[in-house]
Amino acid sequence: MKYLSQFLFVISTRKIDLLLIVFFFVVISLLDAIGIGLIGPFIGLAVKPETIERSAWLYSLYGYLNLKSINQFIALIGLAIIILFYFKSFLYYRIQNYVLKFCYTQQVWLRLRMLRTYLSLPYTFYLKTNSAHVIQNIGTESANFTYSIAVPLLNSIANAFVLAVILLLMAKTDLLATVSIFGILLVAIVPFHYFRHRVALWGKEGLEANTETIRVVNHAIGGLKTTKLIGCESFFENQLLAQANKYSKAASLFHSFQQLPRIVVEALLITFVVGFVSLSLVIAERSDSLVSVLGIFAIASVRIIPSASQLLTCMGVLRNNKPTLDRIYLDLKELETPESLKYLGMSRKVNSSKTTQVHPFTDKIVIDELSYSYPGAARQSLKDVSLTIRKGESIALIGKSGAGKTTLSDIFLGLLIPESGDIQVDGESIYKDLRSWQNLIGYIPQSIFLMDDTIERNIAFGIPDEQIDKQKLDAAIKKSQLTELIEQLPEGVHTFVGENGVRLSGGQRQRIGIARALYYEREILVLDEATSALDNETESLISEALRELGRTKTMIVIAHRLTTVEHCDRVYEMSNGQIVRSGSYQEIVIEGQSHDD
Ligand SMILES: Nc1ncnc2c1ncn2[C@@H]1O[C@H](COP(=O)(O)OP(=O)(O)OP(=O)(O)O)[C@@H](O)[C@H]1O
Repeated sequence: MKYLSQFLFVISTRKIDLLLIVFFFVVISLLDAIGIGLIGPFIGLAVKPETIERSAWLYSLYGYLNLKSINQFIALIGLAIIILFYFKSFLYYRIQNYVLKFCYTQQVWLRLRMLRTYLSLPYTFYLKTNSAHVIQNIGTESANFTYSIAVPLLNSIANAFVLAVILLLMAKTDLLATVSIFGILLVAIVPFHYFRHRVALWGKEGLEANTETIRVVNHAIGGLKTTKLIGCESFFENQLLAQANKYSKAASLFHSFQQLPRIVVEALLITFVVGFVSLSLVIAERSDSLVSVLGIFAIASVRIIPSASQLLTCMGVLRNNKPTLDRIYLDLKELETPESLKYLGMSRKVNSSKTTQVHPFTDKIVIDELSYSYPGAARQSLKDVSLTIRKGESIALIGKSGAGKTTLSDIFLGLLIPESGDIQVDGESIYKDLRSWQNLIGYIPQSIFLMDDTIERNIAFGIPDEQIDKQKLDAAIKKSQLTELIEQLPEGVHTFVGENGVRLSGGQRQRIGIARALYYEREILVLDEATSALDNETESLISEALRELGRTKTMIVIAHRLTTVEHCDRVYEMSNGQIVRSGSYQEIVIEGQSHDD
């Protein structure tokens, strides 16, 4: 029941549609039965044509058709069976198609719903969650949900229904035999019930091993240069081997287990039939009543064995994939916000209206006594930080590593929410409408994230091709000193940069980051200056780009090289999460250095 309620929560459809799908599954099972069921009687009829007289309606149909011989009539029945069979096959295919389409559409919505949810989460979620978890959930677990949960669950419901109907019909003919078959099915369930925890454990182990595998691959390939240089390939290979072995053990145990239902049900039925016949002969010495009982078992083997073993197999699959359902359910239940649920309107395209509102900014930004501690951290990373930035000013944050510069900028960007204190823009708190505050800011991180796509798409990040404004693009390229580079490339702005920009130098990547911030024409720019050393020419190109920007934009520069902050109006020096000094470049950097000397 809990399984079903979790399933209904995850699936994005009306309950009535689900009932329809279950109904279709029932039709499929019945059509299956018809397909097999028709051949036996037809062959019986062909071998013993005289049996036709036993069926009143067949015999009168024969008379009505006025055919030359009974064989002709049987051939005609054969033709009808062929037509019926083709019709059944067609219907079977169409229904299967519909059902699978339904299930795979669920996968589409689930993927979108999960991505929405993960994207809407606060940045702190990603400080404690490995991206392998998210990648796996959206990539493979949503697919798993379709073919290892949705399809088997609906299939089980339908098969349970079909079984119940067949057993009820059989009960009318022979109650004792039906009760016996029912008993056999119950006995068959016992081992599966007994092993249920182990089956779930195999599923959990498999799931965890897959997450770990993605993590290992991320580490090995993500740090490829380091991996190759240090020569620690075998370290990652061994890690992967351990996880792959864990998965293969769990999967092979489960897949062997999956074969059991058919074997167990078959073995029990055979034991019962042979035992029943033998005992009847030995004890009761009668064989007359055996015929009807055996007839019942013939039906049982044709229809009940497939249904029962399918039901048991599906139940095993469902149990094995319970960890997948738990994981998806818990993430959606805990993390989903009203915001991320908005998609349920189910339009084909996701609208991007939320990015249009912009906070007005005409005067100043006041950072007022901000304090922050990371979740689980023993000490504060920021303590009562206050500063004011006027529109059009450029300020620099300097200080030793770990001083709190990135933390302050992450709060400024609205990625981290402070414990206490506030940021006000023109007298109004940014927390009243964080999104529209963020729409004011362009961010140029230390390590620019580049998609494995063209330069153009990387600059106009997140904008569909047809909506890219070429004029803005050209202006951004020019201001970020990228014109020369792009002119040299045979495919110009349409050149692919490679995964994370491997085909570009560090300085070129940084300038693409600047161009991206410029393309969006944001009022305020936050620049986390690259720590890696750039050659003099690149550095001067970037400094030039920044100086150019400083003339028109409000800028916050997190500086690792003091030369780049020369053009800033004020410099703030941070230490241990506090601002310890502030003043002009001259006062803080030049005079500060001479004091140090
Ligand atoms: N996710 C985190 N969890 C716990 N503590 C953190 C986390 N991120 C940073 N810190 C701690 O917060 C303090 C400030 O770090 P921050 O990254 O803001 O420094 P920084 O001045 O930007 O350093 P750098 O110049 O090296 O980037 C440090 O003591 C750091 O250890």
